[in-house]
Formats: sequence, C-alpha cells, structure tokens
Amino acid sequence: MKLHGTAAINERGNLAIGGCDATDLIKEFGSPLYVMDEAQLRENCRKYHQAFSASGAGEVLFASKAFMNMAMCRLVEQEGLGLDVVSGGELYTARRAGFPMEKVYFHGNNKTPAELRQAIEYGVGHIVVDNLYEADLLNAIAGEMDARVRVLLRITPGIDCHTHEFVRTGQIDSKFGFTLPTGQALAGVKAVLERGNLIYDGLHCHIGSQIFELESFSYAAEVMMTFIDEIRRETGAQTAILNLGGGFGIRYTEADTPGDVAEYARIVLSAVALEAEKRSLPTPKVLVEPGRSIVATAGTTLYTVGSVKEIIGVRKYVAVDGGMTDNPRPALYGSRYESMLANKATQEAEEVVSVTGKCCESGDMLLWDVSLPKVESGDILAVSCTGAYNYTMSMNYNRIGRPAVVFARDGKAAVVVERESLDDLIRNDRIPPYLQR
Ligand SMILES: Cc1ncc(COP(=O)(O)O)c(C=O)c1O
Ligand SMILES: N[C@@H](CCCC[NH3+])C(=O)O
Repeated sequence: MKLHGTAAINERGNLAIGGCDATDLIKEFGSPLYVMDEAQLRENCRKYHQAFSASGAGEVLFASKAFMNMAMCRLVEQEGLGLDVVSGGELYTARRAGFPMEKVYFHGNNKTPAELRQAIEYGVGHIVVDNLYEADLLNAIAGEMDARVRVLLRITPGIDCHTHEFVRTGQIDSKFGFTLPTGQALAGVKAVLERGNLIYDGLHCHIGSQIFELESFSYAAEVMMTFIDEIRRETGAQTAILNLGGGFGIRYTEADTPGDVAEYARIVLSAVALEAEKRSLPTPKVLVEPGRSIVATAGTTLYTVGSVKEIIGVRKYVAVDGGMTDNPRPALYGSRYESMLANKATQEAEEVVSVTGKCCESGDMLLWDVSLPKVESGDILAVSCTGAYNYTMSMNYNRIGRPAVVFARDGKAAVVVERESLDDLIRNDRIPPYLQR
C-alpha cells in the first residue's frame, strides 16, 4: 500500500496516521473507523488554493459531496476555499457550521422548491440553474421572497472523457444541465437573462470524475469559451464566471496516473486566458470544484478482521467488520483500493486473499485478490484512499451503523462524526397505535 500524506510505519511496526498508531485508534474509537489525515487534507486544499486562487485568476470550491460534515466545513473555510453543495442537507450542514454563505454554490438537477427557498433565505452566493423548469421556479420563488439571485447555468458541453460510465456526467446523454450542441444552452441563457429575479453571472460545466487526461479540461475550457463568445454575440451579455467543475483524478492503485494540481491549474487557466484573448473577451474568473482530489488520499479506513474462510484451490475470503455499507464503491463501480495489515506493517506479503464485508449480500466485496502477510482474526486491515465518496456514500443496509470519523493530527485524534449507535438506527422508527402492544 502506498503511504500517502503523514501515513508511516512507526517504531512498533504498525501503521500510523497523523502520528497516531492505527491499533491505538481502534482501541480508542472502535472498529471500523474512518481516519482522516488532517495535515494531508490541509495540504491538498493549499495546493489548490495556491495553484488557482493565489494569482486572483481563479477560485476553488470544495465539492462537499465527496466528504461532508461540520468539521470539514470549518477546515475548508480556514483554508480559504468555497463550497459546492447539492442538497438542502449539505446546505444545512454548511450553514450550521457557520460557513460563509456567499462562498457557497448550490448545484443539483432537481432542487425542490423548499431547497430553493432555503438557499435564498440563507443568502447562498450562487445557485447553479440546471434546466428551464428550475429557472422559472427559482425566478418565481425569488419574486415571492423579494430577492434577486445570482446564477450560473449548468451546461452539458458534450465532452467524452475516459472514466467509468457511472461517474461520467459531461456527455450529451446526461441528466445534468442545458445541452450545448442542441442549442438548448443558448436558449437557457436567454431565458435566464429575461427572468427579472435572476442575475446571470456565468456558466458551469463538469465533464466527469477521476479524469487523468488534462487535455479534457482544456478542451472543456475551449468549448465553453466558444459558447461565451456566442452568448456575447447573441445577447450582449458578459460572462463573469466560468466554473469548470471537478474531476481531477487521484492514485488509488498503481494503475492510476494523476497529474499534478499546479499543472492542471496552469493548463486550465492558460486555456481560458488564451481563448479570451483570441476572441477579445474579458477573461472570466475560473472556478474549479475538486472533491476527490482534496479528500481521497487523506482517508484510510481501519477494519478488524473476523472470520477467514479458505476454499482450497478457489479463494480465501477475509471478512471484516464493515464493507459495502461504509464503502460501496467496489460494489457500485468495481473500484480498486490498496490495503495493508496495520498491525503487521513490516511483515512481507505471503498470501493472496479477497476481503469481504459483513452484509447479507454476495456483492459485498472490498478487495479482490490482494497480497497481504498471513491474515488472522483480530488483525487490523487498513484500506487507503477512502477519504472521498466513502463516508458520504455510506448506508445502513442490514441496519449496520456508520463508523465514526476522526481527524488525526500531530499524534492526537478527534472525533468529527460519532459512530452511529443502535439507538441511532431506530431513532426515526415509529410504531403506529394499531401495532402497539
Ligand atoms: C458538479 C460537480 N462538481 C464537482 C464534482 C466533484 O468531482 P470530483 O470529486 O471528481 O473532483 C462533481 C462530482 O463528480 C460534480 O458533479
Ligand atoms: N460517487 C462517485 C463520484 C461521483 C461524482 C459526483 N458527480 C465516486 O465515488 O467515484
């Protein structure tokens, strides 16, 4: 397993994260456990801030869908980033954490009237309008609330990039946004310009996730700048903001070959500036919305090994006390991760095993055919790069409670999300009178 951030092997021969021994973390906070390396989170935020915002040309919004809770909102605010939210729940979390609402961008392909009202009431900086229905709805609600709302339009530029089909959102056949090649996007901009309670500030696109080809982003910038030129010619409107979404890939395994954030920024910012110059357009402010590349490498999930089942000549199953409920990505997307035994970190690999969870579901697999030292019940298995889309995509299938989340830093760990208790699992259950004893 590649060690990211502060992850290291300590003098006891154990994995340590943020200076905290993994086996001690399990003793203190229980198992399984999501451990976030706070220094790595901050470093990732800083790299983005430095690359995009320092020059004043851009701004970075953390895509909170990747990892969201109130402590993370505080950290993101401290590091000077804005926030992308996609639901009333994410918005509420940000608000309760005291996140500056003017730095929030509210996305979503089907925001409800209640969510739009909530966003206006909170004073959210920008709402990213996804479709014509929403433009009308938002205009009407803003009118009722006597507000004028700054908006971006989400555009589907029709760019195909190489990533898993389920997490690819930029192609034409997409539920998201106004389609560019069909003319729907221009009609959308005209409609927004005509709505008295909406203020047109710019455009947004997001071409997909876990992307390694940086040219995909510069191509998106070019396509969007061409459209910005068309908007100016057709309507006279200026586009102040160009939000190019997230999607920068990370290294989960050695098969992944991400670039570096500074290079990403250089390519994207120069593509926008060049296109603006070519067309004598003012250069819009460039926003990016990284999620995965801020949080993924900072996260490690620790599990305790329970039963081990060997089917001679077929496979050895190692079962852990979590699984698809805390990390559904292998089951959903066939995602691959690296792992190690945190309590046997200096031991050589000596067997190939597959790691399964505890759900009543054959597809509940975390790792296929990984090499580990001899695995025994009670060992602590660490899976790296679980900081993105794990906690936020976790679930209660089989009424399994979500693990706690801790931030580890300088030898100390602090709980940022409590482990779900058995009582948490029945908190919303009600027994109607006719079923009561
Ligand atoms: C609109 C939007 N912005 C940002 C992101 C974050 O993407 P990533 O986590 O790949 O950086 C996503 C998710 O893919 C998204 O849909
Ligand atoms: N949930 C996906 C990414 C979602 C992208 C959101 N637009 C993943 O785990 O890779």
